[in-house]
Formats: sequence, structure tokens, C-alpha cells
Amino acid sequence: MNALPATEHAPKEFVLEVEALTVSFDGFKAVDDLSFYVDENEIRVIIGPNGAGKTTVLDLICGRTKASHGSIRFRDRELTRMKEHEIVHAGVGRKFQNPTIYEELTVFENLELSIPRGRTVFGALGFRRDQAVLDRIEEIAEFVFLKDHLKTPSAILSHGQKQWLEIGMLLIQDPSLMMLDEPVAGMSVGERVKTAELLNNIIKDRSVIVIEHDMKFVEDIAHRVTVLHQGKVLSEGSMEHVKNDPKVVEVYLGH
Ligand SMILES: Nc1ncnc2c1ncn2[C@@H]1O[C@H](COP(=O)(O)OP(=O)(O)OP(=O)(O)O)[C@@H](O)[C@H]1O
Repeated sequence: MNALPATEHAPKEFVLEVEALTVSFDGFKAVDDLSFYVDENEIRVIIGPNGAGKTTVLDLICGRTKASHGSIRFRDRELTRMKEHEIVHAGVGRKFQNPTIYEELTVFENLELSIPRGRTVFGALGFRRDQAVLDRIEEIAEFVFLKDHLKTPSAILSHGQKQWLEIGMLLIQDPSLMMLDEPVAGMSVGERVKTAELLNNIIKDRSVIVIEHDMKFVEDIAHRVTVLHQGKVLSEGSMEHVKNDPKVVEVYLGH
């Protein structure tokens, strides 16, 4: 038999397929019949004016808010029917705007705590396992520019370093989809540049959805941009495309 592998002829598969997604809060549709599709290894940026529904979309994907209608397919799973912790286990990681690290613990300890249960140093069976865990923590720390800070109490990290630590805490769980809410808010210019580099490295193994207001940063990182307005897609495509779309200029970029 010289049949080609099934994948050769399979239709294109998205990591995430959001279709006709709607949520109403007391009759107000914060997300209204929304559809969008995220590719493997893509950085998708969601932009839009305040109240457009950006955070609500992430809340729906991670199961924090339940959809009124529509579907969210993540690989072969229907996320709208799953609980928040099941969605995390399925491989969706979410970082909120403010870092939620343990300030009193070191960088090492924060990363160690984030290793999925059953894989901690303490739960390990022997030296080899311990070493694998230590190696993993060092690898992630290096990835998020904190290798020289493993013993540093997290409280004394800069704001940007705290954001990176939290990204590291998500990465150590190896999600296939990472969602980040305004990751560069409050960062220095240098930290923004390094964060763009970090995201470009992250998506070698996964996809990322970012909510962002900083247009320079969006321009640096986005493969595609989805512009939300009143819970719907106003425009979508490359940054070049959306920033020249008169509808986008009118409701968002022109202000
Ligand atoms: N749990 C809730 N109950 C009632 N209304 C809500 C709830 N969550 C969000 N909303 C409303 O839904 C709309 C969309 O809010 P959302 O936070 O998703 O917007 P956003 O695009 O993230 O805005 P911002 O850029 O200001 O963060 C807003 O009008 C908000 O007040």
C-alpha cells in the first residue's frame, strides 16, 4: 500500500473554531453571533473599543462564562459543554491582565507550583524524575528571560518580569492555546520588544490569542487581527487590512 497519510487530504483544521457564539446578560448581547477561526501556530490579536466584548470572548472560551448560543470547538472538543478546569486540562491556558503570581515565593517556587498535579518534585518517584522537573523549570525560566532570577522573591521583580513569570507558569502546563489579556500593559519599551520575541517563540508549539490596545505592539506580533465592535466582528485580516478599513478607523482607530 502506498496510501498517503490521512492528513495529506484532510480539510484544513483550525485549533479553535468559534461559531455563532452569543451571550446575553439580562437581554444585552455582549457577544452577538460571533464567528472566528484560529490556526495552528497563529498569533491572533483581538482589538476593539471598550465594551466591545473582547474579555467576554476569552471568558467564554475558558468556561468562566457560559454561552447562550453557539459553539466553541477546540480541536475535537466542544468547550461550551465543559467546565473551566476541564478546559484547562484540555490545553487552554488563560492569563489575566494583572499578574496572579505568589509574591512571597521565588520565581522557582512559582514555576514549580504551576507544574500540573502529579508531576511536582515532591510527587516524583526518584532522582531522574526530580531532575526532569528541575530541567523543565530552568528551561521555562530561560524561555521567559528569568533564568538568572530563579531564587529571586517574585515581589521584587519588575512589572514586566512578573508578567513573564505568569506566562512561564502557563507555559509549564504546555497548553495548545494560550490566551493573554493585555500582556504588555504597564511594560517598558524594552520589555515590550522582548515580549514580542517571547510570543513569537511561544507559537512555534501552540497558538495564542491576545487582547491588546497598544497598536504598535499589535503591529509587531499579529498574524491576523479580529476587530470586535458591539460583540460582533467589525473587520478581520492582516493589520494592514484592518487599519485601512474605514469602519475600523471610524469606531476605533480614529479616536
Ligand atoms: N457578567 C456580566 N454581566 C453583565 N454585563 C457584562 C458582564 N460581563 C461583561 N458585561 C458587559 O458586556 C460588555 C462587554 O464587556 P467586555 O469586558 O467583554 O468588553 P471589552 O471589549 O473587554 O472592554 P475593555 O476594553 O474595556 O476591557 C460591556 O458592556 C460589559 O459591561
